[in-house]
Amino acid sequence: MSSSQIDGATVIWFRDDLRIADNPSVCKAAEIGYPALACFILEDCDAKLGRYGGATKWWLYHSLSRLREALTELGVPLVVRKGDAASELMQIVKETGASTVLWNRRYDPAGIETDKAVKSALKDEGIAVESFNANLLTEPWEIETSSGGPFRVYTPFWRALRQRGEPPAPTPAIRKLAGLNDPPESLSIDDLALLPRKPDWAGGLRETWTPGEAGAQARMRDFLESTFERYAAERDLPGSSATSMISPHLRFGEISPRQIWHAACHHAAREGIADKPLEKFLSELAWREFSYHLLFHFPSLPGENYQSKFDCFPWKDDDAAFGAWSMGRTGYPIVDAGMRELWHTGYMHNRVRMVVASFLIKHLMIDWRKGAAWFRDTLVDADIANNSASWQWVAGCGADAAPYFRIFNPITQGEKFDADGVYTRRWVPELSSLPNEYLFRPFDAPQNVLKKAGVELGETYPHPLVDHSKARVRALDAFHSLSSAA
Ligand SMILES: Cc1cc2nc3c(=O)[nH]c(=O)nc-3n(C[C@H](O)[C@H](O)[C@H](O)COP(=O)(O)OP(=O)(O)OC[C@H]3O[C@@H](n4cnc5c(N)ncnc54)[C@H](O)[C@@H]3O)c2cc1C
Repeated sequence: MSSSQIDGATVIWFRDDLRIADNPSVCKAAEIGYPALACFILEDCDAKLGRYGGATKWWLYHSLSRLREALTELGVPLVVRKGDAASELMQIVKETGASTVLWNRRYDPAGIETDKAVKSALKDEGIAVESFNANLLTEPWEIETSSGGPFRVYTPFWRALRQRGEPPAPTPAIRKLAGLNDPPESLSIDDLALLPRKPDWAGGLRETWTPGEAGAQARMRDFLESTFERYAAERDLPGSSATSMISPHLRFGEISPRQIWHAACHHAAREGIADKPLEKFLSELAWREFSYHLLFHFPSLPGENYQSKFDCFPWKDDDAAFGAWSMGRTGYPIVDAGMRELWHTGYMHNRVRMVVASFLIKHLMIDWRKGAAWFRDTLVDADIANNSASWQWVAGCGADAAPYFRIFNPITQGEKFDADGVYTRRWVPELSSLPNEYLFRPFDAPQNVLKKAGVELGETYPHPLVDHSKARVRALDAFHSLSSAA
């Protein structure tokens, strides 16, 4: 027992909840009143599970740095470790003589398994363990269908969630929390090797984001004050920047869905904003809840087709096509704009995510799991529940999925949702002088139009990777082959 041991110290294990306000573990530690210690463990299994990709590692570095600053202000040390969660926690507990460990729950299968094992190991040693809901409006087991099972369809799920009434009001950031003096050894955040070095590709991320709890609150305020009112009307238009862009902050728990829900409701009431944008926004937040509900009840969602008839889908192994897609060089401007936005900022507008995912799965017939893995590596909001459920939704193999035969046309999607071309011209600048008429199908433009716009297909911008109509027929044939095989 070291001299720093204090009988009854409390350990707060931070994971995807990197905030102080509305954090039940932090509140509980304050309520217990013993000296507290915060810890973060980069788990051995994180790499194997693909829990963090390149972009989320970048985010994690900055978010942890901001959390450490906030904890330091409170007087609470943050101990950073790397390794097996159970042994690292046990060691911290032994080194500090802690009697309680607190954490906020997670819902992915590997997280649940680890937490169960850690809990039972700690309890065997006589350590009290408490866990809380910090990151969902409704935990997956709290609502069920009238026949008693999990929801598989979004609309009745949302209705049931709505019927539960307002989520509990968020708790403000606590101001007093006694910290443990003389904490055990810690790695530095730099030791976790989270930042890209050679090359440092994170310039676009730095330009776009401010990770951390204060950044999340600022982003939310900015959204409510500037674009919330037009959310319902414009959320599908990538050029209008009408959505909140709160997703990476939510991913890391820098802000809670309860805080978001109440902030939106208060703002709408105070400013007399019509119901429509508020309802639409809350219903989108509920899609995230639905994804977690699905992931919890169907834990194979990240890796297996929810509808098993898709197991014999004739996916194509085409590295060249996958490479062109991922680099934004498919020859379809709206697809390329989305993939380049992703590469530069770690984010992509939801409408465009649907279009690029559909293109990969249906036009190129590449397995949705390859696309999901690319998103996991490049999105700053990469989230196991939302990413898996959304890819399965687009592929048509998920629960309540878009029917497979709904094949997004990358030309008309661009014309409809980016009619003035603002978004596409921003991300595909080599086409910026093309008139709107040909912006989404440069391959149809007459030679003189291309020349005037400075476009040379195959040189300054690629020829289309596939012909839309032929690709559509090929995808439908493959799909029908599934039905006849079933
Ligand atoms: C193929 C594909 C992959 C996706 N991968 C992810 C992912 O890894 N992480 C992620 O957070 N979202 C993912 N989404 C969902 C959605 O695109 C993003 O949540 C949204 O674009 C985030 O932008 P925003 O915060 O401005 O959203 P807003 O429109 O402002 O919505 C507010 C919040 O509601 C939730 N939300 C909104 N739309 C959806 C949706 N369709 N599904 C689930 N939740 C939603 C998000 O938490 C979002 O931050 C994916 C969608 C597709 C089609």
